Amino acid sequence: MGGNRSYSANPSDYKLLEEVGYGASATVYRAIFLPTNDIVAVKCLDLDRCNSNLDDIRREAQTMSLIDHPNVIRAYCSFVVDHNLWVVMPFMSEGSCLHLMKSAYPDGFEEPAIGSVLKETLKALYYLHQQGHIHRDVKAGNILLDNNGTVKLADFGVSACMFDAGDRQRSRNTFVGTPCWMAPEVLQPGSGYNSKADIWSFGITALELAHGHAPFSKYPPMKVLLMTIQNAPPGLDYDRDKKFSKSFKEMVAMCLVKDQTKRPTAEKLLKHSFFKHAKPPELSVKKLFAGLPPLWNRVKSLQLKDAAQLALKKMPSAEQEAISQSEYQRGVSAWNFDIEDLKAQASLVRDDDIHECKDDYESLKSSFGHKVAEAYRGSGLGTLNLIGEVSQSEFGEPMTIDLLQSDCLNEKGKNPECDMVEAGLHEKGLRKNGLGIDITASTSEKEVVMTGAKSVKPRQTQSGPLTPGAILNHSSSERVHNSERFENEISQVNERVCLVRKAPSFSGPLMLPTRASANSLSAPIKSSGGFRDSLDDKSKANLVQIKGRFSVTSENLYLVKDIPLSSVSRRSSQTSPLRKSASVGDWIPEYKQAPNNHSPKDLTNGNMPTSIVMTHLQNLLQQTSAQQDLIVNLLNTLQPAEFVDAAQNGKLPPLPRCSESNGNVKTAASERERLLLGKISELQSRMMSLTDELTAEKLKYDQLQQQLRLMSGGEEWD
Ligand SMILES: Nc1ncnc2c1ncn2[C@@H]1O[C@H](COP(=O)(O)OP(=O)(O)OP(=O)(O)O)[C@@H](O)[C@H]1O
Repeated sequence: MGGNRSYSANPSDYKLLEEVGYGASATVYRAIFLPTNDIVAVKCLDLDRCNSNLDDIRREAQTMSLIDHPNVIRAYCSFVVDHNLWVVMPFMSEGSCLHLMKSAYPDGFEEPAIGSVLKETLKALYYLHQQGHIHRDVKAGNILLDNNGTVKLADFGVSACMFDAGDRQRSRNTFVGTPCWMAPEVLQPGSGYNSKADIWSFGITALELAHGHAPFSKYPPMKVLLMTIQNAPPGLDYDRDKKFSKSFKEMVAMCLVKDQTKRPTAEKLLKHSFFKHAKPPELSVKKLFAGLPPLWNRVKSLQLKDAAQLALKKMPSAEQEAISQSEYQRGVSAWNFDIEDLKAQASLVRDDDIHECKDDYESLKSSFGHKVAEAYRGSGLGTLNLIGEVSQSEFGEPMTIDLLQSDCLNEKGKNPECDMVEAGLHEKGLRKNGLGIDITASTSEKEVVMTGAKSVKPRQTQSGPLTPGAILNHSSSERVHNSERFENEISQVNERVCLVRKAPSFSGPLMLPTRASANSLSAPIKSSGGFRDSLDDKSKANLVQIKGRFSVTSENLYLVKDIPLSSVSRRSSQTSPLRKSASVGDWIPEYKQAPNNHSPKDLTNGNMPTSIVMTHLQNLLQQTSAQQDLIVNLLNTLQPAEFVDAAQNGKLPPLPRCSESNGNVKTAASERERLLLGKISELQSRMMSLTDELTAEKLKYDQLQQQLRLMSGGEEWD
């Protein structure tokens, strides 16, 4: 069934080398075709994990082998080996764009590279649409690059066949989908869709490449679905995305029009000025890989990270949840629709999302019917436990969503835990309804609910070393200048925060690892800036300062009174304002209170005696150096793997945080960040090869020992 005679269908002709990627149902290897020594990629598709009929798969692989376009990955040939379908393809030595962003560009690419990548992808779409195909899975994870800057769209044929069988990416009650990229008409049953759905996904992919993650990616899948249908289309923001050209913004806006009939065809889009001025990929794309280690080493690093994340699953649930919350807020661009994941995600939606969700029941009811809406209500927090699948019988047919089941029935008497939470919410005068309340929350969150979080907004309130900025900037009216009370309250807040999240309280640019999951390679990590993105307007209005993962809003600002940090010492007591962090270990600052009876207003209005101002300034200075010490100590306490992890998340500790208005410094910082990332990757790959060498040497040593033992007639050797 090979489309190219030069590659045989004999598995023994192929030597599989390193793993270079994996997706929902396949692992991809770099391989040698032994008869000619050609390097190829072999995608091993686990047939047990896809319920498609083998004939369908064969037929589709055949179609794939007929595809002939420089920007579409074709299959040279495919054949069955045990329970796997092997698809032999050209090897794309730099992997997918998503991969690349994850390794080295967490905040996305620069416009020239984006223009080139998108133009090549659009040529591929134009070709496929002309041939009567819809790709249906256009995303950065499916755009492959090689070291010449060649761009190819992948994951066409075989995935399409799975689509046809209605079983795309599904195994048992788990399937993986990418709702962030799906066009509104694809998500709405009955509306039908055509190749314009690819244009929508193409627009989303443009945003993904620009920001390092797809829009709405921080939300649970069902929420994404609703937001795609209900909200205004996402786009490049004229303020936030100042660095991008008008023509790029315009092009994205053209793709992301909800009415599919108003979207341009691929052919028309190619004529847009943005693409007319796009640079040849061998100029702009090739630059992206300069200084990076080989693909397989990058993949290995990401896998190490995944393994570490898997280990997290063994952590006590509250800590684990805290960490997945961290990842959740940074955003992921692919969703694992695993039931357990969904539950976890449902339990992690911020309170503010609850506001947004309040009309979701009605919307769901009108869009999908009573059953879906009820399940949504029952699931809490706008996440449905999908046990059905997005199915589709053939190209162009509308997608249907078979639903659903709620694990935590939000009905009185059926689940005591839910009732308890509800009761607590009533008692505290908090909102209560099936949509809004975190009925699947972990114990820690319930505790918060039950203890009453007053003005503390758990998901927006962050801990971390206190910085004086907040002190000097906030309005003084709400504050009581009583240091005792402050200490008391801050420790209460910290207790609450600990109850809510128990999150490691990194204050600097260190990032937490992402959750390990089968497709985490396809889940890019957003920069810490992503959390800022995730703050809604309401909270932004109150926002005074963002401290690490936590923000200080004017509502809780009185708690963060002007208590300077006077020293850093090893963590000593539970009563310290900042508690032990899960990952940070010992080096948590203990804030001591300096004598201070003056309000920040006094400090800033010039009425303050110089000596007092000096004391404050000295305190500030001490605090800054204490924070620097803390960062250095944190770095020293990090395990190499954690360090690599943090680095791969694109956040190197010594980098300064720059204000958004300071574009130049920011660019310089991210440039430096990228360089450092490259260095770290390089060091890491050297470490790996040294480890390999060491293992080989050890093996040799063992063999020599054995030989010596034999020669000396069984004497003992150590
Ligand atoms: N020809 C190739 N050359 C190099 N790397 C590749 C090649 N094909 C795929 N990869 C890598 O393997 C990863 C997984 O491949 P692919 O997307 O085909 O698997 P999948 O199971 O279909 O994934 P998905 O979850 O996106 O459906 C890709 O994201 C890419 O990084």
